[in-house]
Amino acid sequence: MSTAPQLVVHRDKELMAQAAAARLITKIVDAQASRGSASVVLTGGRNGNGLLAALAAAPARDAIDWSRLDLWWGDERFLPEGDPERNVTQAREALLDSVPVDPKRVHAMPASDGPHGTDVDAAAAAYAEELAAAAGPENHGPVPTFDVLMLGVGPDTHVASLFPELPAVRETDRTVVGVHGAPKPPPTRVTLTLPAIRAAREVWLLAAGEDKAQAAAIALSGAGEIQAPAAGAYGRSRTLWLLDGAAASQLPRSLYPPASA
Ligand SMILES: O=C1O[C@H](COP(=O)(O)O)[C@@H](O)[C@H](O)[C@H]1O
Repeated sequence: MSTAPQLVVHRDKELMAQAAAARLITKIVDAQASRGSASVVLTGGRNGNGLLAALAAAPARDAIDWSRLDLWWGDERFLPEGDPERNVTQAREALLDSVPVDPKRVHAMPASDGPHGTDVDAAAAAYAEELAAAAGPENHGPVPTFDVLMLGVGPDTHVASLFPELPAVRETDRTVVGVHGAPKPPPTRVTLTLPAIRAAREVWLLAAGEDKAQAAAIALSGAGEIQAPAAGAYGRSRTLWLLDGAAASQLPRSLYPPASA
């Protein structure tokens, strides 16, 4: 069942990143207190990396028990290990190299020079197996119930590497698929599918900047998920859109009424 999107609009992208980082710290600490460990799905892109950098700079990051945190990725650019364009490389630079994560719990998606070579479909299948192995009986499916799954919203409404109208966004069975011919470079990618995304307790969509305004307005105005993948991303208990004022500037008034004078 889909959860209706809730919106939080911050003044600008810096404040949005700081507030989202504070929110994420609280979620992780709460999950660790109630379930022993936490699992978070990271996103690539400018807004996702901005959040990770804000988290790295937040003194409260030390409230997290980094050894009891599983990190997964929503998508990856299928490039060689260490390539600066890989989402995991950027996450390491923004945060992971400066906190004591357990390397065994950092579940990066395969690289194009990894065990599956350049076979992106085999790489996707391997990541699906890794997710399935981490899912317990309480998860009722082939992926863990992630505590928080974050998605940067692209200017074309893509989330993860689910681009409008491409086969990956139509996938209803597999949890991870290879993407061929993505309109944003690089063309070859690995992505979670909508069914995997919807296994998360909370899905957070991040959109900051003027170039995200139209995408946010389309996705939040009843568009279909094939044409606007962000519209199909929701969590089991909560779907949260975290925006800045620029990204919220084209939202219908019914969703984001202008402040009264
Ligand atoms: O390529 C990607 O882009 C999106 C959005 O990136 P942004 O820079 O426009 O914020 C991101 O969500 C995705 O993870 C990434 O691979």
